[in-house]
Amino acid sequence: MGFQALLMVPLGFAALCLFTFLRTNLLYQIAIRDKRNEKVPPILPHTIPWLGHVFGFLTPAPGRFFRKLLSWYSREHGGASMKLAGRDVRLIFSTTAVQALMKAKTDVANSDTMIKDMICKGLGLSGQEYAKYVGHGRHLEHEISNKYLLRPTGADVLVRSFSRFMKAGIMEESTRLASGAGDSKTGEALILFPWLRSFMFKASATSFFGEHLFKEYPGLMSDFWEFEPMFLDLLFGVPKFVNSVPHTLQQKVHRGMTAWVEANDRAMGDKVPSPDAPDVDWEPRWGSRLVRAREALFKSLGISAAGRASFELGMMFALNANAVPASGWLLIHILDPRTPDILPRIMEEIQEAVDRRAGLRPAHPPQPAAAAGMFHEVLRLYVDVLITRGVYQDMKLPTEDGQRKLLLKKGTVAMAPSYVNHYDPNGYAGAPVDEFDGERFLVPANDSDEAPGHPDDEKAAKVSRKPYAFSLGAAGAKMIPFGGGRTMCPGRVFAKREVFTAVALVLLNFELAPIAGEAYKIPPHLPSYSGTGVISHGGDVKVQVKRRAGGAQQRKPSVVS
Ligand code: HEM
Repeated sequence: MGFQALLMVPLGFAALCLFTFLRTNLLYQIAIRDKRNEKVPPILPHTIPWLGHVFGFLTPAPGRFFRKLLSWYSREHGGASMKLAGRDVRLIFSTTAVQALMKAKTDVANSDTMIKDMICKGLGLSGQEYAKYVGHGRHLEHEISNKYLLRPTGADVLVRSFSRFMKAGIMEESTRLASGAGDSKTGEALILFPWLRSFMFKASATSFFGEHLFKEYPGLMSDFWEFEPMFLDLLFGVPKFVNSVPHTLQQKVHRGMTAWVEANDRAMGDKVPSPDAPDVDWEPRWGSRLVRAREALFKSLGISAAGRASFELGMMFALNANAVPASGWLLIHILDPRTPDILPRIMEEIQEAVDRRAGLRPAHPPQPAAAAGMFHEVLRLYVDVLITRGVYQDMKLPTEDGQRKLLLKKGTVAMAPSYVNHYDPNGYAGAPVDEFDGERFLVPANDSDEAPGHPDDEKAAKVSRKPYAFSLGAAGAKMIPFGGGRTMCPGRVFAKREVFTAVALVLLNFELAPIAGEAYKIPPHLPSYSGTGVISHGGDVKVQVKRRAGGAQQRKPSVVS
């Protein structure tokens, strides 16, 4: 009898799954045949009640869920609905609908719940502390980000500081290489990404948070990169009994960041220096104007040291988890021996930037086309974000055909996966969309793209003769690496300049070349859940690194910024 009762459990579950499968397939067929112009995106069939598509969606392989889905489900529907652990999630594919979603008014759809999950589940902020911040505090934080990070004046100051600390790191590395590491002719064989990361992370973190961060928390860099790939486990609520590592690492990094906040408070008598102090773009304790303004805000909201550590850890993620791997991918593709004309083009643009700073060229040139094209191709291919909005009022999203609209009901979650638009096979010129094409966003230059060079300046005239210019063209609307609308990434201006500065400084100071006799393979994606941001390298490239004769260590400071 006991055995029979026990048998009933799996049998009952199997019957429930069969029922769910049949029911959701039937509803799906009805939804697909529904010819109304305004309708909820069809609910995709699934088998497991409540959990729905959780297992498929939580596959640690970027893009795989959407690739599989779009192998049988037409993107012409504009979107689809899925069940994710009891939540009704509307996936938005149509480019027009994605743009409309991101532009929706805050009271109709916003990202507050996603931000709450990130800070609380991902970064350890308590619900009570979040309550002090949500609403007014969040609005003020946006104002601070706009002023000290997004606006050109704010971004300029941050890029200058970053450049200064990056150069210091490069100097150290140059000295190390000069002191006999590797063969003086060929240089040292190094694994590219961890090598770049070691000084880029330190430079960006010091420029934002001040130099005491690494004094109070010396293990930050290694702990951060161990924790970073586990962040989504916490965000998606993977329980401790399934995998305790992300939870342990979160506590460790959070403890270290809290120790830094407390040490700064003690040293500064609980005061934060003014973010607007003239001539103090950076100071050793709280670093940048941006972080000083944020700290003053969080203190004024009565947020504890532990709470402030969670917020700053969030900024640390925003700062490093995307821009550092993006710089790595960019370098990897610049050095790819299968496209030998790319490196000289990029070097030429870097030299132009150096000359401009030295006053040898016009101050306002067109943007460096080859570098911009490569950077946007890196964003297209390697950014995997889920632009997520909670829907608080019923809304209708227009689609391309001008007739059909996607209905989103209050209480649902809308998600625009960048993968679907970034990998649209009909969306881009150039090589197939799953390949890297550094020239995808280069178009023939026309007269209006020409640099306003001084007629006597031969080098400036050379710029204007370039046969190509950078343009996203019609694909611009499909490119959503930074999200959109009111909460569009406020770090986007800084990020691009940070990546350009890092790559330029590395190439100016070191000669990097593939290892002779070894295959140069572009690494695969690091296995990770959808929504990881810039996908990390799931492998690496080994390169020969040598000091470049006449690098920045022999130049005046601020060569490139
Ligand atoms: C390649 C680099 C980067 C990518 C791909 C990226 C992408 C994104 C995306 C997709 C969002 C969400 C936007 C939305 O919901 O519409 C976001 C938000 C954010 N990003 Fe970035 N980001 C990058 C670099 C940075 C950097 C360097 C910083 C800071 C220095 C930064 C700071 C932020 C902040 C503070 C937010 C949250 C805005 C809010 O409060 O809602 N990001 N980023």
